[in-house]
Amino acid sequence: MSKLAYLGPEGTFSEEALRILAPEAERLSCPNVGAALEAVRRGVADAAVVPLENSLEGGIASTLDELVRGEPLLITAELLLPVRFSLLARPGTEIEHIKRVLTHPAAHTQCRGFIARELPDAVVVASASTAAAAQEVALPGSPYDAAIGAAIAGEHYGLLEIAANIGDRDDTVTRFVMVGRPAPLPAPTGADRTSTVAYLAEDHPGALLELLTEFSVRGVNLSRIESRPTGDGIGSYFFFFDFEGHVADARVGEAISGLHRVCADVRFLGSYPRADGIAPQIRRGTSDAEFAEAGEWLARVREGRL
Ligand SMILES: O=C(O)C(=O)Cc1ccccc1
Repeated sequence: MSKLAYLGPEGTFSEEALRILAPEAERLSCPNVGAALEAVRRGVADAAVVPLENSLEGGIASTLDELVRGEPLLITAELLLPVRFSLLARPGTEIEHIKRVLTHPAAHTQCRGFIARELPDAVVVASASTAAAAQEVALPGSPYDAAIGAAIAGEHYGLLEIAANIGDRDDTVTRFVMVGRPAPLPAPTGADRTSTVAYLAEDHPGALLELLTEFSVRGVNLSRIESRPTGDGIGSYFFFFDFEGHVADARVGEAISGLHRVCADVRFLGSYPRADGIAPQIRRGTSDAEFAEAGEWLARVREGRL
């Protein structure tokens, strides 16, 4: 049985995602995303399930930063999970008396409207996860009055649900990914996604445009582009790209080898089936057959067989 690391403790959205992606797996709770990925790198876990992106705020910075550093890892699967937030407190707590709220930053940013309306005087403090917040609030004598997290975390730690569905939108979705050590890639399904991080060689006008051109001329559609600081000074960034297709597809392979030529460094993060099963539209001239035919034509030209 495989062992999967996740952002714990029990009752996080990451645990819910893991249970859906790998219902049979043994679970290893970790205090943060970095620790979950390190458990995979060190071989303590076979893979980790971590949040990568949500539909309201974009990339989860801590996950992106951990994926770009350390030994390379591979994304092998993704899951789109609708997330619903609850306000959780010890029995007997009145909403008017909630002054200190503990939650994960991604939950805070998705519940700003509720907090402004219903808890205008409350201070919101960041926790390592939503379930860690619920666990802390449940401790007798905790300095926090309430947590924001999944209803199930409230049940698990003996808190009451003071308010349900407190997210600013009720259609918010978080994209979770399964991350393992380098290994043969999942086979192409026809509806795949590929993730990479690029680091530009040197700063010059149009550098990012050059990089985007590698995708555009091969008809590769991007689904996310995000920059994160490298830490080496103002203006120094990593660029994260998610795009349609599998690295086994000619147009995707050509695009990322193009990136490799124009960038100082490219980290391949994986090709894996899309959770929504949507197949890309292949533009004229960018199918595998057309790439193969063009390659054969070039070989004939090089031999003078006109
Ligand atoms: O803290 C959690 O429960 C997590 O799994 C991270 C997270 C937080 C908020 C929305 C989605 C994921």
